[in-house]
Order: sequence, then structure tokens, then C-alpha cells
Amino acid sequence: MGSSMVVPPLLRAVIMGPPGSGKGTVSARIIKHFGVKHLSSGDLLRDNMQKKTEVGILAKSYIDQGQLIPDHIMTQLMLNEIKRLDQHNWLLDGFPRTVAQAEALDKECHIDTVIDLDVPFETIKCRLTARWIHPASGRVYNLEFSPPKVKGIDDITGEPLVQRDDDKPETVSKRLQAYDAQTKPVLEYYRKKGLLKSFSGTETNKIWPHIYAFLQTKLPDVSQKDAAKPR
Ligand SMILES: Nc1nc2c(ncn2[C@@H]2O[C@H](COP(=O)(O)OP(=O)(O)O)[C@@H](O)[C@H]2O)c(=O)[nH]1
Ligand SMILES: Nc1ncnc2c1ncn2[C@@H]1O[C@H](COP(=O)(O)OP(=O)(O)O)[C@@H](O)[C@H]1O
Repeated sequence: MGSSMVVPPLLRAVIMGPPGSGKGTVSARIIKHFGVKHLSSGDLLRDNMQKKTEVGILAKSYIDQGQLIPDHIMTQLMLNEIKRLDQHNWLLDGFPRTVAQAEALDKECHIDTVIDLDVPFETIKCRLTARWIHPASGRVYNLEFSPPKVKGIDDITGEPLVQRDDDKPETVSKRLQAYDAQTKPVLEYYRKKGLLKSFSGTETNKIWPHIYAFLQTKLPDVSQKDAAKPR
């Protein structure tokens, strides 16, 4: 039996979108429903900053300025992590963010699909100042949209939540500029390859059912919840 079973190909997906477009929020739902491994460049960098690794110390100076980390550092860091997920379906979040990164990724693996969250900048600006995160897990909250059960406390661990230093209004503007100049060309890069699936809107709850339906054509839902009402 075993040797004749058809093994479906592993999913290699990327989620893109400007800062605050909901990549982390949507990724959490994708993980819950489709059981994929999630690799977030921002979470990885924040973990390195917190541990004060060489990469973390270097990254901090860029992140605090709202600038991207140099390509060679970012690519090495991420490709290293990606290798460890070899046998799993995976979703990259926050990488690639430049065409050079996308090209380096292409040399290592074949990407199947790129989910693009197309959310207007105006919507995003207010969201980020109300964002709170649990750094150890990457769980993300929002004072209005998805508040924690207890103010300032992570629902699962009971540990304190923090605000990201780079969510200050001045830094947010710089990050949006970097997105326009350096990351938008990546969308074009994947569009030309026929891999880009854009989802437009201003509310995650309205965008999510479309993403869910799209992914269901690729992977089975492994969550217990009623698939008719994906949350
Ligand atoms: N008001 C509002 N906030 C949202 C919505 N979707 C996500 N958020 C919040 O917006 C912030 C940014 O979302 P996040 O998933 O961290 O975006 P990322 O930066 O692309 O990973 C977080 O505080 C989310 O809780 C939404 O539809 N409406
Ligand atoms: N692929 C990348 N290339 C360069 N810099 C990156 C990359 N991913 C993350 N960073 C740095 O980390 C910061 C935070 O990233 P992230 O948490 O993904 O932001 P957001 O969730 O707001 O999109 C970015 O503003 C950038 O400075």
C-alpha cells in the first residue's frame, strides 16, 4: 500500500502586503485551517533582537529607521530557516521584500502561489498604532479589531503584550515608502510569473473567506471548525 500512495506536492506559498495589511492575522488563520508551517521574517528578526544576536543588533538599526535590512543578510537568514522546513507545507510572511530576495529564493525552491493583501495605505496607518503583540509567539492583537481578553495580556500565556517600536507614526510612513519603492516591484515579478493572487479590501474578515476558498483548492482543511464558516 504505502509505496503506491500518491503523495501530494508540498505547498510553497508566500503572503505579501504592506505593513499592517493583515499578513500576521491572515497567516494565523491559514495555520489553523491548513496546518502549514509559518515563517515570518519580522518575528525572526524580533526574536534575534530580543536575544541580542549579531543579526539582531544589526537589524535593529534598520528596523528603527523604518528601512529594510540588507538583502544578503536577510536572504541568508531566511534560506537557512526554510531549509529546516523541508518536509512541510510552508508559508513565508515578510520575505521576499525585494526583487533580489525573490530571485535568491527562486534559486532554492519553486514557489507555487503568492497571496497579496491589497489594503489601502489610509486603512493601515490607524491600525498600526493600535497594534499590540506577544513577542514570544508572534500573536498579534489590536485594541479595536481583536483586543486581548485582558488588557495588555496575551490570551494564551498570560504574559505581557508590547507595542512595536517601529509602529510609531513617523516610522510607519517610512515603512510604507520602502514598501512602495522596494516591495511593489516584487508583486510585479510574481505577477509576470502568473503566481500572484491579489485580495483587495479594507477588512480582514471580508478578505479572509476568499483566501480560504482559494487555499481549499490546494489543501484540505484540518481544523475542527465548521468549514462553512471559516474564522
Ligand atoms: N481595524 C482592523 N484592524 C485589523 C484588521 N485586520 C487586522 N487588523 C489589525 O491590524 C494590525 C496589523 O495586522 P497584522 O496582521 O499584524 O499585519 P501585518 O503587519 O501585515 O503582519 C494588527 O493590530 C491587527 O490586529 C481589520 O480588518 N480591521
Ligand atoms: N524580507 C525582509 N527584508 C528586509 N527587511 C525586512 C524583511 N522582513 C522584515 N524586515 C524588517 O523588519 C521590519 C518588520 O517587519 P514585519 O514584522 O514583517 O513588518 P510588518 O508586519 O509590519 O509588515 C521591516 O520594517 C524591515 O525593517
